[in-house]
Amino acid sequence: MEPKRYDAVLLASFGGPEGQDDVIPFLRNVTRGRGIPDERLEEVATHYRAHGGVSPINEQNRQLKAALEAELAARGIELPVYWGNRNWDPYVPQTLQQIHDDGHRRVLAVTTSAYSCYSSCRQYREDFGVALRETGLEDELAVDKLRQYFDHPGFVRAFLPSLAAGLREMIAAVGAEKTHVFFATHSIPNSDAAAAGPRPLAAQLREQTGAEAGEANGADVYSAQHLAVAELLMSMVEEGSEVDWSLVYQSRSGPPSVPWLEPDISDAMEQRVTQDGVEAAVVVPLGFVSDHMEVIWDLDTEAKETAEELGIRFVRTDTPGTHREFVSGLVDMISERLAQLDERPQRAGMTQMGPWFDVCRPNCCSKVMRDGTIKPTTSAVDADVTPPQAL
Ligand SMILES: CC1=C(CCC(=O)O)c2cc3nc(cc4[nH]c(cc5[nH]c(cc1n2)c(C)c5CCC(=O)O)c(CCC(=O)O)c4C)C(CCC(=O)O)=C3C
Ligand SMILES: [Fe+2]
Repeated sequence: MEPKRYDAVLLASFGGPEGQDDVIPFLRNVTRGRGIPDERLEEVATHYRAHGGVSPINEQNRQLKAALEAELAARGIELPVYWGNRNWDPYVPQTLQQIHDDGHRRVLAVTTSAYSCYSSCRQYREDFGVALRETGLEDELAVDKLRQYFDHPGFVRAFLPSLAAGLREMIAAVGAEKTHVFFATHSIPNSDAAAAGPRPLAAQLREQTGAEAGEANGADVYSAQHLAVAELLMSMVEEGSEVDWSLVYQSRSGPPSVPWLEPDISDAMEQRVTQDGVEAAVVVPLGFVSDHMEVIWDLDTEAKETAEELGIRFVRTDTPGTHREFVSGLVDMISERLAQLDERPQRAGMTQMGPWFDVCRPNCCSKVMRDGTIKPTTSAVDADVTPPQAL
């Protein structure tokens, strides 16, 4: 990747509703063209309704933006930070327009997603590609993306303090043998898991595990990244070696006929309790960057209720949020991208799966839309929106 003198940072996120009237329009934005059944929308709407129609995600992103600005300033890096979402105001296209109007031309995007799959990586690249087409800024604005940072020390370490505290609490209460750590992440369709990341690596994982995506954790890039980070975290906490753990999934949607990654967290909890005599659950929201609706509803409400029904103890540990090490890690990765190639520090990555690619490989997380088209993207070797490098 050529070094660029980036002149703006774009914090790109999912977006969420800010009041009851926003809930349905937001859900329509999220699911446009993707065949999520109406009953599922109604069901998901109740999660937002129960919180006044407000997702906490926007406020969390305002705080992350402020924290990034403060850390950049503290290091003397003069880069303005803008914020744009996929599904709610401020939308990515209007933010890119603003960035351009303000005179900037080279944008480095930081997304609120750590792992590799369509929803968390390529869909952001499409957001940028489509926005550049829509605004007519294709030849004016370069939009690159910070790498997926699942195993960057800043992201990993942000999970540690509350994981250690949760483990200590549960071990004190029921003993290590009866404690289980559930590393929870968003389920995705098996087909998305199969397409995640570079194709050669996906093929290698299928070979190594002798399984197809969805048949076993670790058989696809998405679950393999999560497994690697979960294993690392358990090795980093003192109590880790005494306690059993597993990778589980949440927030499945789409028609039941389409297979998604399993096991679901509630099924997994029930199984551990009935088969292994587990009496305490430490739930780590490993796939998420902040305490948004997927965390406060699917874990703090639903999974907690399951634990109550099963009669076991439950603790949910922290997301990175604006944890100091997380923010500082993001700025480390930004400054790497600003450095000239020969002055670039060693890129940090704590597992065999990383450090991830600064620029996505060919066909990374590929997705053909239902109408047979492929959306324009940026930030990949095969991106079709590639403004001149020599800016
Ligand atoms: C991998 C992944 C992440 C983690 C990485 C990342 O963080 O990016 C994530 C995060 C999030 N998902 C979120 C919300 C939703 N996700 C949905 C639907 C879907 N997610 C998917 C995947 C992911 N999603 C997929 C494959 C679908 C179905 C197809 C589709 O429609 O793309 C739906 C539709 C209704 C439903 O079916 O649940 C909603 C409302 C919010 C906002 C929460 C808030 O408002 O606080 C956040 C941060
Ligand atoms: Fe990707």
